[in-house]
This record gives sequence, C-alpha cells and structure tokens, in this order.
Amino acid sequence: MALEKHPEDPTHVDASPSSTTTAPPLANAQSLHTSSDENKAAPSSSPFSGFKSSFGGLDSGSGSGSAARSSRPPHSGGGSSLFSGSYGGAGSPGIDAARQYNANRRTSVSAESLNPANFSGASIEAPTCNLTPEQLERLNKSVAKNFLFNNLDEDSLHRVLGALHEKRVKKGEVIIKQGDEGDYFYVVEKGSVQYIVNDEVVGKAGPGASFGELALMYNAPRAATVTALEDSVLWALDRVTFRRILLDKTASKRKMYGEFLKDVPILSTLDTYQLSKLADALSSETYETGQVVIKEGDVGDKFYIVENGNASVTKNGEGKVQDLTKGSYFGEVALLNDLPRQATVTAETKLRVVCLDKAGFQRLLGSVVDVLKAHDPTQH
Ligand SMILES: Nc1ncnc2c1ncn2[C@@H]1O[C@@H]2COP(=O)(O)O[C@H]2[C@H]1O
Repeated sequence: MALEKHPEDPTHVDASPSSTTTAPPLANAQSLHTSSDENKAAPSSSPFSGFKSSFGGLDSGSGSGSAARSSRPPHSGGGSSLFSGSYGGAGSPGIDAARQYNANRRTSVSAESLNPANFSGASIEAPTCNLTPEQLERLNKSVAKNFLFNNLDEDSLHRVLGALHEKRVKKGEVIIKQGDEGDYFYVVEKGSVQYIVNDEVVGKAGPGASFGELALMYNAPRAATVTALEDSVLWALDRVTFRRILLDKTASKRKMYGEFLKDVPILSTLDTYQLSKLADALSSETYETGQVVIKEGDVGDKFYIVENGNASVTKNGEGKVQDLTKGSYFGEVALLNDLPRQATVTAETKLRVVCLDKAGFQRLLGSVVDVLKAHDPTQH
C-alpha cells in the first residue's frame, strides 16, 4: 500500500532549504537544484595532505586523500569514491552520480540507544502518539537507536514518535522510486533494502539504516530507487516532521563534517553518500593541552579522528610511539580486537577530535575496517 503524501508543503516549514542545508552530495546536484545558494555551498577541495596513522598504522604515501579518490575508478576495490564532482560540483550527471555513491554502503546505527530513563512510560504514551505499547517497545529496541533520533529533546522525540508510521513491505516491493517527489523518510526495523540508481544496484542496508532523507532535505527528486530485498518492517516519517525536527541537525552535521571527512585519507574508500551517513553519526570532543584522551589499559568504546591540533601516543615502558595530527586516527585497536586500550593518547595542543561509537564504527566504516585491520599494530 502506498503511503499518502503529506498535505503540507515543506517549503512552509520554519527551516528554509537554502538557509539551513547545503547542496546534496550528488555529482548531478546542479540538475536537481533550483537554489543558487545551495550550489554555492559546494565545497572546494581542502589542502589537507599527508597522513599519519596512529599506533604505527597506515601511511597513505603519495598524495592527499582527495587526490587518491579522484584517481580511483568507480567501484574499484573496496568502494567507489569520485570526489571530484561531488557535492554539487561539476561532475557528469546521471549514472556517474550514481556511481559516486556507493558500492559497499553500510547501514547506520549508533550504539547509543534511546535512554528510557528520559522517557517515562507515561510521557511516551502522550496523546499525540498513536502507537501501541507493542510498537513503542519495538521502536525503543530498534529504530530509536538510530543516531538521528539520539539527542533529541523530549518534546521533539515525542513529536517524532507521534508521527512515525509502521510500514510493512513485501520482498520486491518498491518503497521509493528514483525521480519521484520525496514524501517520507524511512528507518529499517527489520529486513533489508537495496538502493538502485539508474538501474544499477549501488547499495544495501539492513536494520537500523535510514534512507529517503535526500529528497526531503534538498527538495530534490528521489536520487535512488529503494526496494525491499525481503519482507521488511519500516518506520516512515513524513517530510514535514522530518524537516521540522531532523533537518537542521542532519544538514548542519553533514555540512560541518563533510569538508573534513572527504580529506581524511583513511576514509578514502568511502563514497560521498557513505561519508554523509558517517557525518550523521559523529560527535566532536575537545581537549586542552596535556589532557588525556584515552588511557592505556582502559576499556575502549570509541574511534577517533583528529580534527584539529596535535596529540601524542605513548606506551608504558616505551615512551612516545607516534605523533598525531589532523586526519590521524586512533582508538581503532580496542574496537577491532575487543582489547583494552593499547596506548595512551594525550593532547599536545588544544585538540579537537571527532568520535564514532563502536556500533557506528562497525556499521559505517565498512571497507575502512578492512584497511584498519590490515594495519593493526597489535597483529604485526
Ligand atoms: N548511492 C545513493 N545515491 C542516492 N541515494 C542513495 C544512495 N544510496 C542510498 N540512497 C538513499 O536512497 C534514497 C532515495 O530517496 P532520497 O533521494 O530521498 O534519499 C536517498 C538515500 O537516502
């Protein structure tokens, strides 16, 4: 059964697309956009170059991350990443845009779940919410763990819960058709879907993944067709609620982290769409000079990339083993091997890092995890 389109026009909501969103990560974004402001938001390439991995890990060798990306053919190796034409740049339209997006797209779920302590049973059953207790329980166990719903204030969360509709789809059913107008944003509770752009399968996603945000964020036609790979349970959020509650946060995170992430060498196998999903799941932390970020022997639950500043890696009995600068990563060993932290990382200057929790690390980094494993210093 097709979902009805929401009667409200999204341009009437408080957040106007040109003021709150950046261009979508599409090579053919120009063809999709009417707002010149959105096109102006296309980032230029960053001069960041060189890469020092932590714990004696990977060294990118020649060139910057973006150079490596643009020389890599679509769908080569662990994933396609042609950044030269992305984010509304001058790339070729049509199938090239599709190829920019992903082989190996990974689903996206944060480890953090909705904290039930913040949402008493009574408040969850607010009058605006038409969900049954059974549906609420399922939501709390699954969909509410989606990073997009984390950190919502209580009121916003209730509005989202009140607006979510359960949608059951059969294997093979078309949930979204490329080129259509956007009506709903979806989160997968159970089952799996595949993404098809110009008749080419570009990715798959399972429980916890979300999709359908691009058309709602940018008032653009659907960028991909999404079909159910098996009988699946989805939750649909209408575009007005999406734009009112989730748009600002999603757009600002993608804008804030997009430029930085595309030049991080270790992420070079991720395509534009995967980087957007990664941005959704990141948070930033800052440390003063001398502060310890992770301590050898501690239990580790986060992966880090240096956004700004310098840090040192030290090991008991060995002293300093590594310097970390912008784009360096650390914290991967504990997540890869379920080991305690193998070294201490200390801020040498004021330090800003982006962090990804363990679930996000496993689900969103995909091909990157293989590279990290190959360079895991504890295995050499
Ligand atoms: N490679 C891709 N290109 C475009 N959209 C994709 C891709 N992979 C997944 N998608 C999702 O498919 C959705 C189709 O509808 P939207 O364009 O609204 O939002 C899109 C994304 O959420």
